[in-house]
Amino acid sequence: MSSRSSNSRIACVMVGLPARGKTYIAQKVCRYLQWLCVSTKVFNVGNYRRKLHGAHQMHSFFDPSNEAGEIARKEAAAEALKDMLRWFEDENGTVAIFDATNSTRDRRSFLLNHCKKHDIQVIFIESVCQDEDLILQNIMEVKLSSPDYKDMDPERAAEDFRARISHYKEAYETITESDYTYIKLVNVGSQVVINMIQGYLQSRIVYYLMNLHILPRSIFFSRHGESIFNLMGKIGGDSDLSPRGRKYANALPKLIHEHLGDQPLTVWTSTMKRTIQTAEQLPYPKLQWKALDELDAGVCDGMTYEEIEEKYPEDYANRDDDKFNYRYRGGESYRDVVLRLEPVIMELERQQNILIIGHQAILRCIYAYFHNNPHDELPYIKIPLYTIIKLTPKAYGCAEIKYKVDIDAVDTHRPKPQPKSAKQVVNGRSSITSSNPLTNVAS
Ligand SMILES: O=P(O)(O)OC[C@H]1O[C@@](CO)(OP(=O)(O)O)[C@@H](O)[C@@H]1O
Repeated sequence: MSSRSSNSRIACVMVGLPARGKTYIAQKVCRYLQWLCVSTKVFNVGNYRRKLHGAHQMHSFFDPSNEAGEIARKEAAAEALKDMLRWFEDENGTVAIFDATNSTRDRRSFLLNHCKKHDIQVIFIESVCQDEDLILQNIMEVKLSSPDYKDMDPERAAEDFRARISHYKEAYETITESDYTYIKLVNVGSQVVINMIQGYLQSRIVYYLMNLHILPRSIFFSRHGESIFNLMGKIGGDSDLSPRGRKYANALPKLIHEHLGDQPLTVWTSTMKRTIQTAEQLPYPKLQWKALDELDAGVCDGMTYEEIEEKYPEDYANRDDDKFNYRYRGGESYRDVVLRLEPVIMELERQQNILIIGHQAILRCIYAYFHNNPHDELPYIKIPLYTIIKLTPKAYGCAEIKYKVDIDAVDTHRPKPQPKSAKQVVNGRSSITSSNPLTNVAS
């Protein structure tokens, strides 16, 4: 048994009949925790079953009276468990999500005992859904495109999948094990039962799950209009909009209405003048969030990138080396910003249509949460001025549409510098292409 504190490792074991949104929940929790820099991985037993026993298993394979099927399914679960335990040990994992039906007491106790031996806490996450329309929608949207039913007539596939659910129902035992840690979500969170939750990370996971909903909605992002500081190539500060920035603020209400119609919307801004002025004319309820203020550049606030390079060359190079983790002297890193945005994400999950008028670094962090961008790419995501990004959460991932407004603006995106070997050699001397955003004017 490992000597480390058991507080630090958690296995979230999904529970529920097929088509109850378990994989959706597993993926969301994984994305949320990874975004928060918690090392997290999903182990999907279905994938192990397909690898070990082939993809096209018909419903009889899942019949609890089919002994061979039962053994094969347990084998797949054991294989996934083995990999999960290995991942905790070898890759120093923190949260694993074990995605399978785990619908019998027997299977749950098997998993719990193995995890206990390895000093891993277990939290069972059960999804119960009695809404037949929702189940049908899940079957049609997700299950029929699974590799299990590839190239099969959709009607036959749906019929087979319903027969599979019936088999699971025969053996299904909802969680009532009073000494287990669990959360039971009934009809996508309309009722939540929690039992024996302990520790900070478990509470975060539970709170996150309690806030999820699947009502249709969109999240709109826009950077503020061009600011005076943007125009001067200076970072940070709290300057007003430039005349072109004001033009964008004037154009915004019509543009939003064109793409949203008469649906309700709430507008969130930071507490900085450039976002408040951009939202000024929008006829919707507004909320200012301190947490949405731009990344704090500390002693570099109000400087151009060239001035920073000259005054703090070491810092400048360190930021280029690892932009996600680099913290400005007296200021913040992207990692710090992600952590301060956590309540914003939690609230976004609870809400319906929201428009965020934000800053470059802030919108990169929020965008990366929805699109699961890795941390080293996050600080380089392109969030241009005068572009509305509309994200619509789907069963898996997010659909995205961009609306560009045709107003001139400076381009404040500073691309990832090329590695030293890519330096150009001019007349025997080395030179690097200018990274001054002002030399890069977008039309
Ligand atoms: O992390 P980098 O790429 O420097 O981008 C963040 C910078 O973006 C800027 C513009 O250059 O944001 P903002 O649009 O709010 O003015 C700076 O104020 C901020 O420091």
